[in-house]
Amino acid sequence: MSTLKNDGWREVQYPKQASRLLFYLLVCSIVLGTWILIKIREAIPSLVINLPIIYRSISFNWLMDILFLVLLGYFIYSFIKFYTRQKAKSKSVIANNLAYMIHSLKLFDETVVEVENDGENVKERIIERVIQIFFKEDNEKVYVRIARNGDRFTKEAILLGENLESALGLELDTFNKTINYAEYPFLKRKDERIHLASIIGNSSLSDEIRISGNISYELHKVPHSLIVGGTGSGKSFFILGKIVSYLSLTPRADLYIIDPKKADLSLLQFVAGFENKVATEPNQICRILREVIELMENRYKEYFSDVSAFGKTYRDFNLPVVIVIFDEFSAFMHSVDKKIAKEALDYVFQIVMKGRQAGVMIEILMQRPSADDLPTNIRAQMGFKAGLGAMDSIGYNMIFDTNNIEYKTVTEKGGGYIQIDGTHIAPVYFETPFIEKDFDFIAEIQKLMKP
Ligand SMILES: Nc1ncnc2c1ncn2[C@@H]1O[C@H](COP(=O)(O)OP(=O)(O)OP(=O)(O)O)[C@@H](O)[C@H]1O
Repeated sequence: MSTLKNDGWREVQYPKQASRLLFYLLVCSIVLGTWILIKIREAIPSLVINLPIIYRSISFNWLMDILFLVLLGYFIYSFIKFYTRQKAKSKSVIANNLAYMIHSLKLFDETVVEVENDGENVKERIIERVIQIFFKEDNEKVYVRIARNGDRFTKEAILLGENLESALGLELDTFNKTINYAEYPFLKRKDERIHLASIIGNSSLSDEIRISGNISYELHKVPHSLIVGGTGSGKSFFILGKIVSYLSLTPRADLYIIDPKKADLSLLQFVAGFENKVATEPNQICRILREVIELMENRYKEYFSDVSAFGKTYRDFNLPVVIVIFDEFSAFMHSVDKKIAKEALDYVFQIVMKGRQAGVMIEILMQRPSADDLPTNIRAQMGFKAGLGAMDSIGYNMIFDTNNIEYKTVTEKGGGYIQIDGTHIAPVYFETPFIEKDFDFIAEIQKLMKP
């Protein structure tokens, strides 16, 4: 844990050590100031002797004494005020709250020893060991790390999420543990669910896709997505919302829809602009994937085939992103014959491996995460992963490839966990953009598809 100290981490001091220097400074200033004031006061009687007779008649000495005492009082008051302000400034609120938590939860070991004081034996408590807590903050989060040194706090370190939340008054973003420490990042601003309606029409030249108040990502950095969720978890609402976001981009995204269960998404085939871009049958599905691969290869040939393209991406040529939305991926894999499944998987693999630079992306949706249906080499390329609805930890762990996280029970429609490469170090709870009951997806998509 010593390296933490070199990386902006501050250790919480318990018991708190008063700032002695500041205190000595206060005492010295008061003594010195009082001495100067007394000297001034002593010099005054000899001055007044020379004053006109009228002033001497109203007991000048008595007035000077009062003035002196007021001045002295004001002087001491100002110094104490200055001292308390400096003391408060030198302590962080976070450190104070964490020290208070250590105190109230008794996260320390103490022993009582007998010591001699003025010839008498008195009992004194000595703190032998204290839980080691470090913290640091940036604009968005406060990070708390609790050392796991093999002592009795090692177990406790991973159970403090709720206590930390209430001690800091902040919402826990995620939780992560390693052999050496437990890390708790807290959001300074509570994440808020956004309304889909609020992001429509906010088109800008960026390719940022907003998911919630605190979460967004840029498509060119995170091209491929995986969304997992059981029936009724909010998967369809999430993807329809994302489609609206993709179509609001400038240039507007070029979407291909694969819906083997012929559910809601397949209805997009009736929207102008989606003709031949929606597939429901296995042979159509392979045709669409083949077409997208061809489009990707053509982009490489046209834009990225000589050195002038070095370091460039599709954005430098103002090309629209091409996104394949593949719903019910595992159901498809199980329902078709092995040859077709292998062919489709091969196309998907090519897209995830080569698509980024050319702006060709894939979004895979499935009911249950399964290592067999979605091979690791494809899953590893999915920079955006979301698991919606109530799911057991085995399910979440399969999506996020980790088993160090404690997941809250998801009860909200459209709630779940998300992890975006470059944004999150571990999955965090989130809620998909809220969609009003009367929101008409088809009408909205028709509007966005108008040339
Ligand atoms: N983002 C959201 N905003 C508002 N309501 C939502 C949202 N997500 C889900 N819901 C509510 O939950 C219901 C189920 O969501 P949805 O149809 O998206 O689930 P699903 O996972 O696609 O299920 P299925 O696979 O059975 O279609 C919706 O009908 C809606 O009432």
